[in-house]
Amino acid sequence: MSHIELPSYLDQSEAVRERFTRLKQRPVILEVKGLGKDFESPQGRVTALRDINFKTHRREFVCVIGPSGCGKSTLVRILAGLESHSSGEVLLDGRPVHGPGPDRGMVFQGYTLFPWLTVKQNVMFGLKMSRRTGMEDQEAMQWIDLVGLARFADSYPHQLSGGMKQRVAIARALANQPRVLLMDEPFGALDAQTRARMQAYLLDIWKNIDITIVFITHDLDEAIYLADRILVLKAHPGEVQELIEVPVPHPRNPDQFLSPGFLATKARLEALIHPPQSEETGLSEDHLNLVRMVPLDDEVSDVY
Ligand SMILES: Nc1ncnc2c1ncn2[C@@H]1O[C@H](COP(=O)(O)OP(=O)(O)OP(=O)(O)O)[C@@H](O)[C@H]1O
Repeated sequence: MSHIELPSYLDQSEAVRERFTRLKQRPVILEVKGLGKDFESPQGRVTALRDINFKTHRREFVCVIGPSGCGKSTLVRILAGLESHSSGEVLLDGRPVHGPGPDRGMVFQGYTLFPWLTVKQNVMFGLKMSRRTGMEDQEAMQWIDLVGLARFADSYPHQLSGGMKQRVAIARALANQPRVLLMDEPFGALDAQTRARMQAYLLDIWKNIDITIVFITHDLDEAIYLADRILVLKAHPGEVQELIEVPVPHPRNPDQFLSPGFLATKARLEALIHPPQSEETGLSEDHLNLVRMVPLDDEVSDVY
């Protein structure tokens, strides 16, 4: 079988290298220093996160990826101020984070719109919460327009598709004009086509406003397509494995999914997240220990 020779994921074109140089000269918006989180559970102490360190620069797009249970959701909840941490600190614009605040917008996987409010009212609700009173309809409409839903401003959530609901959730989060947008698998519940469209929308939105994004995902392609850098975590305990600079140039487009830089990055993520089978057992850690639940003489046994 012939193999395609891929470049190293560390190889960067001149343009990509220059982009990273400029990006790292921008101010640091969010800094995570020595962050740790332990949970006490009936089974004992669980170290969900250990010594996590990273910085995001202004208008940077960082994706966080890792196997199930590596602490992605715990990390984003701590960044949002919804969960306390056990050690280390989170600094936003150099100030410690000690709870939720309008400087951080959140978009979750589940649809979190108020079903009894229209699209416009949902967007305005966020603004009222952040005490930006006196907000005009017009301002809400600008955010709704940004996510391409002007025609649906007076619709209720049940009248919208899944993708449209997530666009409203993004508009609502952005209307507060946060410094950072925290997104926890926001497109995880969408079908593949809608998900691809939402990724393109998000990149368009990000290009047009001054926002730094931390985006949690399980999906390797999604992470490479969206991110400037990808923070790769490992599980038990959740620790940083690597912070990868994505060598795929901007502007991003779906044709790049098969480019050598994209495939090389994907191969690296695969190796980090789904390591080869263990040498001792020949089985990967998540091998299922299947127990036979049907009698041996079951009439369909012979077809397997
Ligand atoms: N409230 C809690 N009490 C006890 N343990 C918890 C709690 N929340 C999370 N954990 C544990 O912390 C670890 C990290 O969980 P977390 O949900 O952050 O991981 P994740 O990477 O988001 O997982 P997934 O990708 O499956 O959603 C897991 O081992 C989990 O069991």
